[in-house]
Amino acid sequence: MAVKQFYFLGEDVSSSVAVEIDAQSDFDALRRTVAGHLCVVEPTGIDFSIDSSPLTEVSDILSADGPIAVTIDGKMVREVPGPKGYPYVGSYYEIFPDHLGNHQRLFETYGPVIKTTNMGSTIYQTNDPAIASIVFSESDFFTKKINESHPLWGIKDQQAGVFLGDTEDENWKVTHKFLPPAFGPKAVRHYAPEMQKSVESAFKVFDEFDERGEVWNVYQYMLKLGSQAVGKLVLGMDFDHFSSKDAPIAQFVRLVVHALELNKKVTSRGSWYASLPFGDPKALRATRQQMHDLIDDAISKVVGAGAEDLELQEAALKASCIADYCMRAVDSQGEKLPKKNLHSALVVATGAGFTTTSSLLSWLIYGLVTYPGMQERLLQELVDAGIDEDTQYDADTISRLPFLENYVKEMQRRHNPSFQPGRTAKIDLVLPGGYKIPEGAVVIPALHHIHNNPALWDNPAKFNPDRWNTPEVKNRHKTAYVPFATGPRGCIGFNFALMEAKIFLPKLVYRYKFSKASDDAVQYDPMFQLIRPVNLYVRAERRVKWPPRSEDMADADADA
Ligand code: HEM
Repeated sequence: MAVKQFYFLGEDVSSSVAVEIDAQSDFDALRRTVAGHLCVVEPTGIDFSIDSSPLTEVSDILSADGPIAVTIDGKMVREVPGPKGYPYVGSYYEIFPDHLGNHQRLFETYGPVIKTTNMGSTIYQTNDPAIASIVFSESDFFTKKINESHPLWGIKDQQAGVFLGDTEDENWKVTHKFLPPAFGPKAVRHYAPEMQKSVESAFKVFDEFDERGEVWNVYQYMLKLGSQAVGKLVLGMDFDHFSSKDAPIAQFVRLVVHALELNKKVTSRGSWYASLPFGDPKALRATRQQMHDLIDDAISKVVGAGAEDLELQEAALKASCIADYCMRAVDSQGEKLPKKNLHSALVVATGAGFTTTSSLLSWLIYGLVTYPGMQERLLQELVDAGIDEDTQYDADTISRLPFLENYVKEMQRRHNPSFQPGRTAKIDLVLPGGYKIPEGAVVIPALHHIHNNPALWDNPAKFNPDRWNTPEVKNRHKTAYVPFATGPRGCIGFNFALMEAKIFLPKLVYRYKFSKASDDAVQYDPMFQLIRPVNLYVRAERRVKWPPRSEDMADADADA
């Protein structure tokens, strides 16, 4: 064993760290040993030099006389770049209101990892899939720990475990054992008929709008529809959103939406703001309490309370809704989801379920009225697959609709509702590219910017569902497309969301012809936890005619 001194090129030599080197090890093993001592996340990027001369063999290192300089991916280790900002407000006015456009500009200016400080809260973001992949893995380097700089700080709830709790907290482990089986592919399939009923229940209202020749706000009605479905399937509750076109949005839904608006305001202003005893922070605390009171009432009405207990997988297939599942599912040790977690976990699953899906559904309709030819291609595919008003959708029906699949994928690339899943550095560390990240820093794989990164996607601003058939996209980096995040804290509801979108959209397209009601540019809401279009109005006209099947058209052409 020999002891050698290593330091990051560009830093003072006095910062050198002594590392024992095994003379028998190969070069990669040596890099791993040095990486461990210097907290470099990806050892393969390490290069060594002394007085600018590269050291490329173990023997070079052993014979080096003096401290050895380390670079990462050919670069000096350095602070993450970003705009300098102004006193007190930091980069706030450089980011808001158009945070998507402005972050895109910052990535173009500063590169794949950027740092911004808003009113005292510092955030790191990346649009690089390799770095995102590291950040998403729960590891010695990163974990989901919601601290003052984290975007979910204002609504943190350890008892909920999922979404709003820290991975290293016991509550996440227990809720994450119980909830995912209820969202597995088979479990979700048994909810398909109920999903179909939800969208069909909305037809009465959309028909009425059509009969009156009126336009409607897409997000408002997709919020009603998305929450109607999630309310039924998660809580067994009928929010009664489509009894008439003016039916009010259920109080629980309004509270969740309000809490997300307040949280985005509170967390975009720095941690000091969250603890104010008045204004938005106070309103946020009161809103959360009201949500919990309402859920208590809903749970007390779910049948599961008195029904037979079942093993996790069986419960997932037999439960009437997720709340029913949560009360009946028993793990291999005979344990149930503890009561203290049940209420918070269900509030979160409901909120996470409808806020996201209603935004996605809104963008899916936006695409119909914005991107030429999409509506016609979707409709033609339905006709060609023999689908009509009476079709009962199931997983098999959906598998016969490849264009729908590509359309939904492309929408989640170009207009994904979620954009800021944050993870926290467990120690001071160095990322690929040489970026220094301090312990406790929140790093966000910026989903919108990964999905629209020109280094990964050909002409990313172009909405093009056909790109999903190209080898280039099929062979992409595994983290270049992560609409539901990835890793242990990724979305557990993705099967549910996709099944819902792939039932709702074709049902709507088959029945209505959508057109945009005004020429106004569609805006997203910058002060919301998710990306949703706020001012999109459409006219949905009941179809009276459908195109012939492509096959029949081809035969007719051949005959002519
Ligand atoms: C378009 C629809 C959806 C999108 C884009 C989406 C996106 C995401 C993302 C990005 C995360 C990670 C959050 C983070 O790391 O901070 C997440 C987590 C989660 N999602 Fe979804 N989601 C969707 C639908 C749903 C649905 C329908 C449900 C349930 C009904 C659901 C339940 C959850 C839960 C419980 C978590 C937390 C998992 C954990 O903490 O371990 N999501 N989702």
